[in-house]
Amino acid sequence: MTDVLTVNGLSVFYGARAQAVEDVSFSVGQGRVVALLGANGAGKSSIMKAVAGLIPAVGTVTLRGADISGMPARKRVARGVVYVPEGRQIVGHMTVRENLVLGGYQLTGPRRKSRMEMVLDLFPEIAEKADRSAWRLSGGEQQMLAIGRGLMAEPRLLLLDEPSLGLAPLLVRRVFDRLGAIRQESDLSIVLVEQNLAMTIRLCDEVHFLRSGRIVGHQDAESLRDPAARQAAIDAYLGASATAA
Ligand SMILES: Nc1ncnc2c1ncn2[C@@H]1O[C@H](COP(=O)(O)OP(=O)(O)OP(=O)(O)O)[C@@H](O)[C@H]1O
Repeated sequence: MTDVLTVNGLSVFYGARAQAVEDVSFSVGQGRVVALLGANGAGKSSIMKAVAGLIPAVGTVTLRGADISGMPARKRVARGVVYVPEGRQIVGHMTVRENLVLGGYQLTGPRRKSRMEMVLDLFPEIAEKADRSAWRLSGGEQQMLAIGRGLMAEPRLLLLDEPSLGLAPLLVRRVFDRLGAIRQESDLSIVLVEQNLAMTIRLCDEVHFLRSGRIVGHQDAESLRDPAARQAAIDAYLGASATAA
């Protein structure tokens, strides 16, 4: 299996003494979904930002065998590394369609148009509201727009930071179902950061557990589908803040 992403010995520092990520290594195969799970402050977002080239890091990041460690973020986007940040960060005063155009800014007109059709087909909830200001969308719709904007950039590796954050359980399920459809239809590789273990294992193939900036466990998602195994992983790796539900 071809590895789309290989992260080797990644460390992130905020200032001289604050180390957020320590010697993290993992890989993501073609069409695979790999989750990074951990409590608040475990270092998940820092890893995603470092892979996207948004913050400096020590270690190597390899994309399809090419070392992109020193590459600026915009060049990584051009190679298909697309980060969908935590908290949506859509442009509220622009319409849904305009937000999507922003995501596909590097595409030529016809490609952007067909990509937008694909995204709006995938998320009919926002297609109905394409000419409405983004701030008027519900939280779940805003999350769909944020993911849709990421998909506009024709990602080969999608870095999804807590898509369930702040959403009601029904909406979380809807967003994850859509992500499941995307992965079935395309050969997209995804790194998913989450705290919601139950939803995560519906979608992903492998889970890395993080604590205090380090990977402390790695399991196949299949092995976590059994509720007792899931609870055991939570007890071992995530602690009291997480639930198995
Ligand atoms: N810009 C920053 N400056 C200084 N410290 C930071 C900065 N960003 C993150 N940190 C620290 O780095 C550590 C890891 O943070 P990070 O956001 O990567 O964790 P996380 O697992 O994504 O957390 P959460 O689930 O709460 O988003 C935390 O201790 C955090 O306080």
